[in-house]
Amino acid sequence: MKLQFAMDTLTTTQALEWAAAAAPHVDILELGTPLIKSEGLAAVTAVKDAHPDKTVFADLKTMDAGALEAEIAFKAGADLVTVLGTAGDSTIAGAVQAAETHGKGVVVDLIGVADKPARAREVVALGATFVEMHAGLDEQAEEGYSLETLLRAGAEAGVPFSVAGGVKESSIAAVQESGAQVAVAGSSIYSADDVAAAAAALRAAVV
Ligand SMILES: O=C(CO)[C@H](O)[C@H](O)COP(=O)(O)O
Repeated sequence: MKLQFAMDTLTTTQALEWAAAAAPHVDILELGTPLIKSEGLAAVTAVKDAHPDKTVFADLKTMDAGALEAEIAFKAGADLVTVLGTAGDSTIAGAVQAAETHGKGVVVDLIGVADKPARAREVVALGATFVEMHAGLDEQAEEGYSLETLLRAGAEAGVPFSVAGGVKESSIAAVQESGAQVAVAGSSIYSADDVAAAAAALRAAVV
């Protein structure tokens, strides 16, 4: 299982610092949506230039203009971009078309989708590389939130998936057992006193 580090910060400087610390232990470096909104796609270029050997994931959360938004992110250095599963099929297909042109990939984020397994199968049929079983930061803060629901949805979907929603050292083994291809961890790494050690601990918890 691959490990993805979601860098939810507002500055490229902070992202580059975190990326340098975590890179030896992770496979995918994600630029969180707030970072891209704050700094623009120049942040994607900066991270890719610093880590050309890593998969760089631009969490665009595109809802419209799929081809255009994917295109500009790929040109900036992204290897994977996200489109929302709640977007129309033509938006997802447009992003997939841009990915094929550039030899890159599209991840469909199922945040806010009620029937995640069904939508997962639809978007993979449209050409998504994998789907993200995702509970966002707001949903995680709601009473009764449980990662288990995401893991069940992933296992039920029967297509390649990642899991994001407060993944941490105590839960990452369950993510792997669910059959996920990628575990996404943000705050459990960047909120740690020692970012490198937190990333290494997550890596050590999975194979
Ligand atoms: O995309 C996101 C929020 O929309 C986060 O990057 C994702 O949820 C991972 O972060 P965390 O591990 O802190 O939940």
